[in-house]
Amino acid sequence: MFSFSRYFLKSLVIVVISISILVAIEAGTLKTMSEIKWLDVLGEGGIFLMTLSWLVAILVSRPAGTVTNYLVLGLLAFLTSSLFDLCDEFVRVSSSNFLSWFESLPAPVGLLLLSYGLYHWHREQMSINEVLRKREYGVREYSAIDPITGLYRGVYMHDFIKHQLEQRQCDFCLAALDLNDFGTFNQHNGYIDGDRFLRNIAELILMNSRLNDLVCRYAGDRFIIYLPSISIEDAEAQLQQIEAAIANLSFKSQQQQTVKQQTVSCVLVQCSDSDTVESLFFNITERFERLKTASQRELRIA
Ligand SMILES: Nc1nc2c(ncn2[C@@H]2O[C@H](COP(=O)(O)OP(=O)(O)OP(=O)(O)O)[C@@H](O)[C@H]2O)c(=O)[nH]1
Repeated sequence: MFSFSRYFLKSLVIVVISISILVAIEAGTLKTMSEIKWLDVLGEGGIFLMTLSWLVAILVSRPAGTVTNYLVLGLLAFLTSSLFDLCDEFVRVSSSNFLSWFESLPAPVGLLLLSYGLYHWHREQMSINEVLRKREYGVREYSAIDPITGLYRGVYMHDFIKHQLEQRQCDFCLAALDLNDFGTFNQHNGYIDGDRFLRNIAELILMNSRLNDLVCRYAGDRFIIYLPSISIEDAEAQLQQIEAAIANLSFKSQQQQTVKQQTVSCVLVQCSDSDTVESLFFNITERFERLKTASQRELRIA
């Protein structure tokens, strides 16, 4: 269907109403006051005014397009019938007069157009809902991102793993990295450089991760990598590559001084059928605690 502009539709409404009134007056003779049935005027006038208010509401609130066209044309046709019906109360016309056609015919045609317009309005609303739903999903996803590193937040990783376990998908390892003495790093270099350093670490981890790995900043200076469909040996090899990349990072402070190399503690956990998300993260935390007192390499792997 043609997409009429809203200006065209507004003009059409004014023209149709004006012509209808003129035609109704010209085609008959005015009734005397005693002949007018005011109760009918009230009822038919009410229908006319309500239809007109719907028409105005559509014209004011809806953008131009197919749905608006059908709604406006449908309401306008119905309005024409109700207008002639109303004029009937003030103008005497013979029953054979062509005006009686104008009173009866446009209403059903208008209701048909209106129904078709409402059907398309429903479809349009479904598409809008779909777009909004996707956008809302995007916003929600955005809230799952840590603004400093651009990685997922820990809570997202937590929910993600929980979902995986609910689906009985436990073929994965979790690799966790915790920067050593990052508090001292902050004290020496300041928090701004601390943030930049965290960003560098995040980039290094991402560069050494596979496409389907999921990396998150779990807490202040702790990162966790979800490694799906991987053997513990391959996961260990990947973790060593990340560790080596961090050890070789030549970080420059804002004063362009190279900062002393930063070391990192690493822990690797393989998921088993009996694991829960809580047990996995508890395992990681406990292992880090033990690493603080014993730097045995075998503690890395569980
Ligand atoms: N720059 C910066 N520092 C942060 C941020 N979040 C946490 N930290 C710092 O990270 C440090 C984490 O402290 P700890 O968990 O004790 O870790 P640590 O100082 O590395 O000590 P160990 O883990 O025992 O080696 C604290 O000094 C926090 O202030 C952040 O967003 N930016």
